[in-house]
Amino acid sequence: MPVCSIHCGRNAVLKRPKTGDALCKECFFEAFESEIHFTITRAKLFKPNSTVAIAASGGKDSTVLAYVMKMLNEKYNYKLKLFLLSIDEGITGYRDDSLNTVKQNRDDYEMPLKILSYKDLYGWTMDEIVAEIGRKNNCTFCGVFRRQALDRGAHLLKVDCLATGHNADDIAETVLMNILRGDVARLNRCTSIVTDNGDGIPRVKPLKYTYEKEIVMYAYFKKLVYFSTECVFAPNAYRGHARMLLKDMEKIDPSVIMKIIQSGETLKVKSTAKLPTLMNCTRCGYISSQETCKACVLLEGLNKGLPKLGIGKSSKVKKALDDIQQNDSLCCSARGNSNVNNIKDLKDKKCLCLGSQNVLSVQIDEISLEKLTVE
Ligand SMILES: Nc1ncnc2c1ncn2[C@@H]1O[C@H](COP(=O)(O)OP(=O)(O)OP(=O)(O)O)[C@@H](O)[C@H]1O
Repeated sequence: MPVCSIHCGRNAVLKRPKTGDALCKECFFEAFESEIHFTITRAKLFKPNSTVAIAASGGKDSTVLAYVMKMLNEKYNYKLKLFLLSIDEGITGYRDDSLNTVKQNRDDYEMPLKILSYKDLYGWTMDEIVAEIGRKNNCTFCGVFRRQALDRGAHLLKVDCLATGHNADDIAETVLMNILRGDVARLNRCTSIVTDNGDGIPRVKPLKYTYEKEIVMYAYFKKLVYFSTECVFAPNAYRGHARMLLKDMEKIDPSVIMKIIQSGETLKVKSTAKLPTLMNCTRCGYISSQETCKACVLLEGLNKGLPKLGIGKSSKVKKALDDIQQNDSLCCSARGNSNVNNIKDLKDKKCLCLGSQNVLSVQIDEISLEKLTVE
């Protein structure tokens, strides 16, 4: 058994994936925690006496984040008030189980927990969305809705900032993905340790420089309770390719993760590159690069029985939304129109309300026009 390379006199029990050092458990904990403390203090992530919501999914990253944040808060007297914030996407056999883990974390770490659900926020669970759209593009819905749901939760809790468990591997993957896609706008900001959606509540990533393998080791040696099952719906395929590429490269040289992050941080986007202008969504007020934000477009598509609406090119979305609005007014005028006597007339007028699950849950062909009351 090799001795710990810190020369503490103990035997090493692991080889640090990030540095290759052979370390004992205690020296690994010390190195792991002080690197996160260093990341937090160097980037001035938290102000004393502020309130922080930890985005908690019950998975390894956010569980370790909650544990380490509590520990560092006490050890270094950050003076933070910590909350847990969870989003229930409504995925049976996945999120329901992982939320039980978060509840366990709430009790273990003595942090108040707020859970918001897609069903309450959007009227749809992910199970229902997948039933509608299939398994191909469901990650788009989930990702867009989650981002907004976390922001809404942070507002509800009135916190000063929101901390997520994104780790070094996640960020290196995102850099790779944005390069492969040629997404200059996202490449420009994906390595930022603090991001601001323009709503005044910044998001921070204290685990930005922490390797995923070390998070797993830390959770294992600390015997932390976390939920380790993959989402039951198809994982985001494109990210999966970037992940595999990164894992293959990491086998050759583990420092590749840090090098990709550093490259992303140092890259400077040409001033002539076209970057989106941020504005407020005309429907919900959320920050967006389009007149209507992605979440509103996706939701409109779901509610109007056009679930693919937000999946394609954004240039086509505006026209589709305008068409829907036009058809909606047709529909409303059709209801007050004496020439419309039956369902067929209404259908002929392309009333899109008829395609909407939420508006009409009854079989439209079986009911008379008088019963078509739409709130
Ligand atoms: N349902 C959720 N509720 C609250 N926060 C979430 C949720 N899903 C993801 N997050 C936050 O976003 C971060 C990155 O999410 P991602 O989907 O990449 O999960 P992950 O890498 O499996 O992380 P974790 O191990 O924490 O689940 C998580 O660490 C967590 O902070």
